[in-house]
Amino acid sequence: MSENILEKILRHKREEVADSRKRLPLEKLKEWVAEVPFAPVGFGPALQHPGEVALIAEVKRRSPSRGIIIKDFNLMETIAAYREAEADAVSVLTEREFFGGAAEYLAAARLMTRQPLLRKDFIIDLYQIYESRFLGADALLLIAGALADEELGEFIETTRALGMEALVETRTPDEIERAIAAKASIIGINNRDLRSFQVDLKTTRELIGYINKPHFTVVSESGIKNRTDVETLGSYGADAILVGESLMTSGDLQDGVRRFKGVGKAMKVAVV
Ligand SMILES: O=C(O)c1ccccc1NCC(=O)[C@H](O)[C@H](O)COP(=O)(O)O
Repeated sequence: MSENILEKILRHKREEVADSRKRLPLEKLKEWVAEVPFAPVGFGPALQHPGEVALIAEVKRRSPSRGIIIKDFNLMETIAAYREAEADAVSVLTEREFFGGAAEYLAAARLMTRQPLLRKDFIIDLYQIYESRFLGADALLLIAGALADEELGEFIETTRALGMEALVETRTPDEIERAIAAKASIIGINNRDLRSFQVDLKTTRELIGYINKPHFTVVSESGIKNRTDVETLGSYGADAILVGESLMTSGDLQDGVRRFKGVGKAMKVAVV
């Protein structure tokens, strides 16, 4: 059977991390991390507005599903716009090969804003968690489907030990169960099927019932196009949304952010 896109990305990532470990061994990286002079800012609290859906605005140049998203990409303008329009948090894609991102984008964003920063990459090794802290991340993405149970638990623990928070991305009830067992507190529901690239916001509606809402923060991810979508997701009880492509192609980033903000959310309780 041929490799799906996630498997392809993960294979590439393993090679990349092996390379990084050779260039800068983990022990050395840990020494550098110990010298970082600032503490992470709260990503989780930024996503919890009473009665309102919070926005994580993503810096995204390219993607496997869309190819090039924005031709005249300007990192500084993008970060400045997300800052001025007061996105609740900013997600920076650092994956280079498939998304056209860069670790340097995150480091630059750290210099430009005090908003909570999410490192969006494919984390498969503890090394990348230390690297994320060194680059200035406040939070990082962990994809439940890409990690074994022990890894998920260990990675969440290490992320917290370094003062950051983990957004644990899920696609199925089983992955939600695994995320909860691994002590995740922020759970992402990805509306995009990474095999077919089909997007369906009903994924959030279906899966949110498996999460005992008052105890977790739920982020609906991918395929969110407009304010009506945010209203729909808010009515399902999502605490926050993660938006990349629709913002990057909006033509006016600040206006784009404002259009996704200020939408009410339902206070959902557990169904399962
Ligand atoms: O976006 C993709 O094509 C993609 C393909 C394979 C793995 C991950 C992918 N996206 C990562 C993301 O999680 C999205 O960038 C994020 O949820 C924002 O999605 P969107 O608003 O649809 O750009």
